[in-house]
Amino acid sequence: MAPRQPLIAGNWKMNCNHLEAIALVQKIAFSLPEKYFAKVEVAVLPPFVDIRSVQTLVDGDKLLLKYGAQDISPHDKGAYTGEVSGPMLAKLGCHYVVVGHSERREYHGEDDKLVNAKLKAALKYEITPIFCFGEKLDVREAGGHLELVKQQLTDGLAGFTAEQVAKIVFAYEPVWAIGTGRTASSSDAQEVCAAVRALVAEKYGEDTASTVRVLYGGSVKSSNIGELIAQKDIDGALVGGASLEADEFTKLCALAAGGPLP
Ligand SMILES: O=C[C@H](O)COP(=O)(O)O
Repeated sequence: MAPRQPLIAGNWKMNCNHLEAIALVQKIAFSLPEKYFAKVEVAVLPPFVDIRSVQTLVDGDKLLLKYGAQDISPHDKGAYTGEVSGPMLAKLGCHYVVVGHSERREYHGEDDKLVNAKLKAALKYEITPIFCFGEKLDVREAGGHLELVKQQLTDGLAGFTAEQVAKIVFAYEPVWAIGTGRTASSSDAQEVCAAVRALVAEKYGEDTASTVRVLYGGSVKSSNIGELIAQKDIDGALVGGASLEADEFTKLCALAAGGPLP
């Protein structure tokens, strides 16, 4: 079984217009030497309106950086005002799409059923979903985090085959650690990421479980990536705030690749 290549994905959220996106991608791509891209996969996930500009830059300069979107419609086309479909994202060369981010769940009422439909839409168009899940603070404090994560996974993956699950990137993001500066300890993050892999093994087999990448997200920075990625079941990070500063993000990627810093 080939070792799992770490993935560092920068979720820009609602930041950067298309001109700022070009500048940020250029800074990241040119400050991270090529050799690092062999050790760590690096992706950026800009707002929809930036994707065409990022695609042009990546294709034109043959950058090794991948890119994707932050959301996908469960529908292929039609009267769904404001939505962006899988075929549209595939046409833009999106490699990844975030599905089920806690901000979508919280501010847009997305539930596990919709998350399930969005995961299916992504796979249908060969876009790798980064499937996010995680507990809020009250659940963590009551000790119910593992149970909740298992439920989110079970419902999100309803009806999937092992072959489909093998194509998904999992991202454990405890809501209380997102944008708060309060990172889960590496052992807490490892506990949940190991439980994710165990659940995948139980339902979809050991081969699938040893193939899938499980990321951690929530206040990841260059100062804590080393400890997180050293954990057995953590295969990278979904990075919010720290992905908006080229120097910090580059440093974080280099550390995930095992260094040294460029
Ligand atoms: O998608 C990324 C996560 O929500 C983490 O965001 P953060 O690194 O700003 O805490």
